[in-house]
Amino acid sequence: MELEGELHNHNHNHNLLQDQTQPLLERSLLDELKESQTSTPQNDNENAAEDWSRCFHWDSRADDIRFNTFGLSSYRANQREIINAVMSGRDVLVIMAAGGGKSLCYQLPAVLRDGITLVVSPLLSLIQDQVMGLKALGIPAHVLTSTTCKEDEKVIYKALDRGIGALKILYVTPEKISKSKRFMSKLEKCYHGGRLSLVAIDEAHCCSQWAHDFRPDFKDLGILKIQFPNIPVAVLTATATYKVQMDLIEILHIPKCVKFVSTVNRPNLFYKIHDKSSIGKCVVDEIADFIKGSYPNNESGIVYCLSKKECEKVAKDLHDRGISADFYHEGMDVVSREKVHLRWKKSKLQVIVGTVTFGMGIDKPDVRFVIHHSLSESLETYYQGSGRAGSDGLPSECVLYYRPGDVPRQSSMVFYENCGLQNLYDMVRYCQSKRICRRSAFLHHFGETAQDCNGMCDNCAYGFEIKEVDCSYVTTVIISLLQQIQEIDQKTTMLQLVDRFMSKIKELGGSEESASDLKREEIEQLVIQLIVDCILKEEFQHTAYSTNAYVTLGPLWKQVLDGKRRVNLEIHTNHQVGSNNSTDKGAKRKRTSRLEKKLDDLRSEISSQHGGIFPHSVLSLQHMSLLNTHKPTSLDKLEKLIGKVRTEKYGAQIMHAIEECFNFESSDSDQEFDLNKTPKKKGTHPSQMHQDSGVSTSEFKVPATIPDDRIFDWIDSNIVAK
Ligand SMILES: Nc1ncnc2c1ncn2[C@@H]1O[C@H](COP(=O)(O)OP(=O)(O)OP(=O)(O)O)[C@@H](O)[C@H]1O
Ligand SMILES: [Mg+2]
Repeated sequence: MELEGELHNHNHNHNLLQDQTQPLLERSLLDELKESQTSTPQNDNENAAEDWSRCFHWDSRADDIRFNTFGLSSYRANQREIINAVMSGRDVLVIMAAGGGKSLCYQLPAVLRDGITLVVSPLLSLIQDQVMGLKALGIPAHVLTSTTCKEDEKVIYKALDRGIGALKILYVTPEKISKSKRFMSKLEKCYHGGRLSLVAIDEAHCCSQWAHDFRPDFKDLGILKIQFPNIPVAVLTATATYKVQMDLIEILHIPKCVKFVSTVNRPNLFYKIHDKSSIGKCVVDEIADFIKGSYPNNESGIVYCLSKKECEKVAKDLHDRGISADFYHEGMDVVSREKVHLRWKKSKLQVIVGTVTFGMGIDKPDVRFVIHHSLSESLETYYQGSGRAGSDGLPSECVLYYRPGDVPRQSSMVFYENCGLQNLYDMVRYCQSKRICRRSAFLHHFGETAQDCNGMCDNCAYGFEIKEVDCSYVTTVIISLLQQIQEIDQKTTMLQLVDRFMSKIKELGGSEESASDLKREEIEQLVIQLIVDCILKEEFQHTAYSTNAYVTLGPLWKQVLDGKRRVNLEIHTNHQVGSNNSTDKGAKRKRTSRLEKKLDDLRSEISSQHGGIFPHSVLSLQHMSLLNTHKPTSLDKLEKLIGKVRTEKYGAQIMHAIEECFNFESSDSDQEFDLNKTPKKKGTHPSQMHQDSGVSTSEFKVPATIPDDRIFDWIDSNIVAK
């Protein structure tokens, strides 16, 4: 046993060292790879590192499409460079945080290049979202699946076969590539006719068995580069460790790809771990109170649960507490699932309660909160799920309800997976830590250097005083309890062990050190800490219906018994240090102005008038905030704020809404203003009048001094980038 302990200790240190050097090694390998890629370009600039941010001859056309078609006033980080690499005919591997704007990186080149772009994406619901959004922008996009009607199929095949019709972007699921010979032969015709312009593989991590959403059909997508070697392939995903990235390059046959790895940091997300009650009813009460208190205006959110049954129960319980919530899981038929998804997407349902399968690539930009009802199986899964919040760049919250008792439940589900327990224990460390910045934990996990959290996680924001309690003695009591249990050939679960410990402490009269001072929850926390630190370990046993997790002695127990290793537990003292901002930055609510409310109603109305397109396809929150601040007085001015396509489609209705609202407000404030004339109050910009009147309380108020054509830049650098 001692030798085992020593050996494990050695391995543990070795692993730690490896953990620390791995990101460095990966970074240097990445740099080397980047250099080797850029030194073997397929153009004239042999050996010259390509600068993707320089000027290209398509710049002005690209800018025009970005603004007038997509309604975006500037590019986000890396978007322009990626688009330039794709436009130059290069394969690209894009790793960009959830909500970072990967779609534009292939949708804009798709519009800009002649011919048809093929997009492979894993989920039908996700594809339908994208196609609906593109159609609303006037871009001819289609989806081809087994459920596509004959008429649409004809249109698509005509376009592929003979270049007839206006198809620009065709979405398919991977199964179409691996299973439909007919489709592949049409695609070949399209390629040989010079009409295939780009292949995009979205959510590409599904190709790798090392990633969390592995999909076997994705493995066959390598065929695309083999069959269409001259067509650039854009491979995109939100999370991919170095191992997954290498896997993608190999599986998809893109050894010369240009890699764009953006930071995983999401500065607008507030991360928080919430202590979870051991009573189920209380947990739902707390979640309901949180939603009602922080999001009283029907702001959208997601609650993630571990099982289908739990989703249904939590959705019902939330509903019973007055929250419009419904469940979504893979056990439902496609139609009911889609119904729930659409109601939520159109903000007719506030909360969707789903399993992890809900959310991949879902483009709902205004998700204000993501709650995890239970522990996630890995940091990667948690990052991906919580990343569904705030893709519009506005402050949003990610809250995980944690209790140690949830660990055995998760571990018995993942222990047989490759690195399953290791990944879970990383997640547990994240939840149990009361000091380490949550943001830094993510950045470290994905091999990035630390960045300023700006008080956007509980550990950085609250400044609770933390006491380190020496639990070495308590640990020896736990170890001796386990020895006794093992001697009589019995097994114990984590919760049973804590029960036994509590009675033992009573027996001992609570005299020893501070053992009796620890609350039950703290002892649970300690046992879990001992497990992730290898002093104890989990063992698993299958029964006919489930797998049980038991606690036994781990490789390092003797070191504690011999006094060679101290055990400290971090505990909150309930005392908040100094006057550190105690309010959640993420929970700070923006009051909506009258005009924003009016525009919000208008976009819902327009969305139902136009066959149920999504409200944000009509106007995004940023658009509404801009209109609120700048109150355009003509269609020309409106176009400068929201682009040509939206102005042509909805301009008249938007102007009418502004006029109505402004007349109403100006009568309130005794100021005369006619939209078609200059304001009578000399020298006052309408937005200034608005701000002066104190009506607008937008958190992201754009200063009226910012010229119209710089507004989006201002938002991106002052809101999105912060
Ligand atoms: N340059 C930009 N300026 C402002 N908003 C943008 C920009 N690019 C994209 N967006 C918006 O950001 C949101 C998220 O974009 P998108 O769906 O492409 O993200 P993603 O990276 O694919 O995320 P996911 O990993 O969740 O699929 C969308 O609402 C999109 O309109
Ligand atoms: Mg996406």
